[in-house]
Amino acid sequence: MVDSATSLTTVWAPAKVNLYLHVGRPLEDGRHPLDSLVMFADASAADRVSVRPLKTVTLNVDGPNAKALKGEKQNLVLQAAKLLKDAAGRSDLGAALNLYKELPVAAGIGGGSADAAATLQALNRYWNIGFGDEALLNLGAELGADVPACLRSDPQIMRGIGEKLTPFSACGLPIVLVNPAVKLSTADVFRKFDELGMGADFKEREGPDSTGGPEALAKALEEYSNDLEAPTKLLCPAVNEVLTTLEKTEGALLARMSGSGPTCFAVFSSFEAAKAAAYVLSKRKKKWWVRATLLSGSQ
Ligand SMILES: C[C@](O)(CO)[C@H](O)COP(=O)(O)OP(=O)(O)OC[C@H]1O[C@@H](n2ccc(N)nc2=O)[C@H](O)[C@@H]1O
Ligand SMILES: Nc1ncnc2c1ncn2[C@@H]1O[C@H](COP(=O)(O)OP(=O)(O)OP(=O)(O)O)[C@@H](O)[C@H]1O
Repeated sequence: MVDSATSLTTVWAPAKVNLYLHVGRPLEDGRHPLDSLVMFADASAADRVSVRPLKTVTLNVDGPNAKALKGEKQNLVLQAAKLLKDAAGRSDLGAALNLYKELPVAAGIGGGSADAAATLQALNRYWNIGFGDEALLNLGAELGADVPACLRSDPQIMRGIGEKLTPFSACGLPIVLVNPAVKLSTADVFRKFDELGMGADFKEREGPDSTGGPEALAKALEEYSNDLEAPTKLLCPAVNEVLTTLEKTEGALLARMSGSGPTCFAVFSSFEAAKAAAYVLSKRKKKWWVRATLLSGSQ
């Protein structure tokens, strides 16, 4: 979106949610084959990247979770800006970037990847570089396994190490996201997964039947899992409490962890039901980050 009065370019960077996540044994480079259904939140669970004119590239971070990035030497927003400039061969370009950090950091909902994707899109437009979708997807893959999926931001089955994307037809899905205010490194979770010797029975599966509404999809998702839940629970026992609480929440159809955690989610039959549940949870658990959001369906 471009505000014509201030010429401010802003791009939303919504949370990524893994509805299921199957993981195989590590490949030679240490990364893991994945099979996952990912969907993206609406503006109620999203960061924002904004661009203003400036001669050099600078970054300011504000918003409720800005503190978690204090001292971060390699903010993915700046990494994305540099990669785009280099790829375009335009060392002369500048921009004052602002990241509004709403999403918890190191949380399993791809906040950094979403920010990188939003930066590539905002600056490609702002600097008139004119890279097409394919070029941006290739650049995104250099920044992180989740960045290509974030660039597309519609429901997708993610395979390979995260780069093989297939559009998935799904309805909008009302959920509540809960993070217990604990940071967890994705690399540590995969390391624990390997220590436990998991992943031997990995195989890519057909996606769930998604022809019905939220209730039917939640039911179909019961047959799928997040294979990282076991290693994450060992590293971050708070996930047990989050999942138990979500399972007991009125109206919750399914409770599960997203990505490498520790953020978990519950699916509801309507956005109103999700909002009511989020209200009750945020009153009871003041330290938790709780958001009701509607995962976007297919266009
Ligand atoms: C697990 C997921 O959350 C599922 O959506 C993501 O694929 C992780 O995506 P991401 O955070 O963008 O991942 P990266 O920043 O590329 O990698 C973080 C860490 O996870 C490991 N990693 C990542 C993806 C993958 N398929 N196998 C891995 O073992 C990487 O080796 C690295 O140690
Ligand atoms: N803009 C950013 N937002 C969040 N983290 C960032 C950012 N830039 C760099 N990072 C670094 O990336 C690490 C991973 O952050 P992120 O919030 O993307 O994790 P995540 O939610 O677990 O992602 P995923 O689900 O893709 O594994 C952080 O610990 C931080 O050091």
